[in-house]
Amino acid sequence: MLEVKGLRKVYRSGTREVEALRELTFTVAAGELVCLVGPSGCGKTTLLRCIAGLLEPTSGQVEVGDKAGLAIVFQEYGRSLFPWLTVRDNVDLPLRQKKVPRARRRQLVDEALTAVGLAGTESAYPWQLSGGMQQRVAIARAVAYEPSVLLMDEPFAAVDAQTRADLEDLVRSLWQRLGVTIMFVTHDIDEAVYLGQRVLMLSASPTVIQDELTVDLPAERDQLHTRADPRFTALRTRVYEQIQLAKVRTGTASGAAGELSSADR
Ligand SMILES: Nc1ncnc2c1ncn2[C@@H]1O[C@H](COP(=O)(O)OP(=O)(O)OP(=O)(O)O)[C@@H](O)[C@H]1O
Repeated sequence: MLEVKGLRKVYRSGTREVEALRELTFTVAAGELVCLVGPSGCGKTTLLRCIAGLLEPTSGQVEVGDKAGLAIVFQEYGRSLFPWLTVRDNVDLPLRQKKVPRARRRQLVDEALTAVGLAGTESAYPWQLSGGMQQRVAIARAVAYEPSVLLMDEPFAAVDAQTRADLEDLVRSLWQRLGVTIMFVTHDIDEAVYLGQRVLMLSASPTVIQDELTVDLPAERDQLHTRADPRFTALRTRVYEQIQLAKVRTGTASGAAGELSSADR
């Protein structure tokens, strides 16, 4: 389970202050798959970094149970894999750091690579693989770690549409099989509705939760039928409208988004 309470983040550099997150409060239940969607620059990455403990919040709290049980898949697979390590060693590295015994490590790596459809590529180097395959390696690395919470930061933004659809289905099947809690951040409304059990919509920066939606689509989803379902269309329309509203609100506000005037401080 993941709990975020009153999270606020203000970036300070010199005399300039940017309030990226104003007040975020939400809970992701154990085993839930929640998508976060919001306009560009709304603070999605800031939020994930605060949750992962990579960034200190200005105020508020994040509770993830065991921080060691957290894994992240980033957007830029090219930068998250080590080019000088083979696929096996890339997936194995966090397990070594976690001091998992050798035989168990071997088993976890094999299982994870099989689960993402990459059995047989163990001795290849990341740069010998396509972008979609590299992102599968990054997912395998996260899965092999056996996290209780998996954070995914726009993980499919850099792959082509067909690969993206395959990877979305891969995430849903891994989630159903492993029972892991997933927080999936995306700017793609259709992706959020297709993947999530719930969608949290973020406002533009300074960010609050603008709206929340339960995705009451059947648990068994497939790219063809789910996306053609009238309910899917209704849900995506609702998310789209909220995101548009978020943009309009910012457009009418004075000053740049999130920029604090002295009166606000
Ligand atoms: N290190 C920093 N110093 C100052 N301001 C920052 C810093 N990092 C982010 N910001 C600002 O905080 C706000 C949120 O940025 P963030 O990268 O978290 O948004 P995002 O939703 O992930 O963006 P995108 O959708 O474009 O990837 C933006 O206004 C950004 O300019």
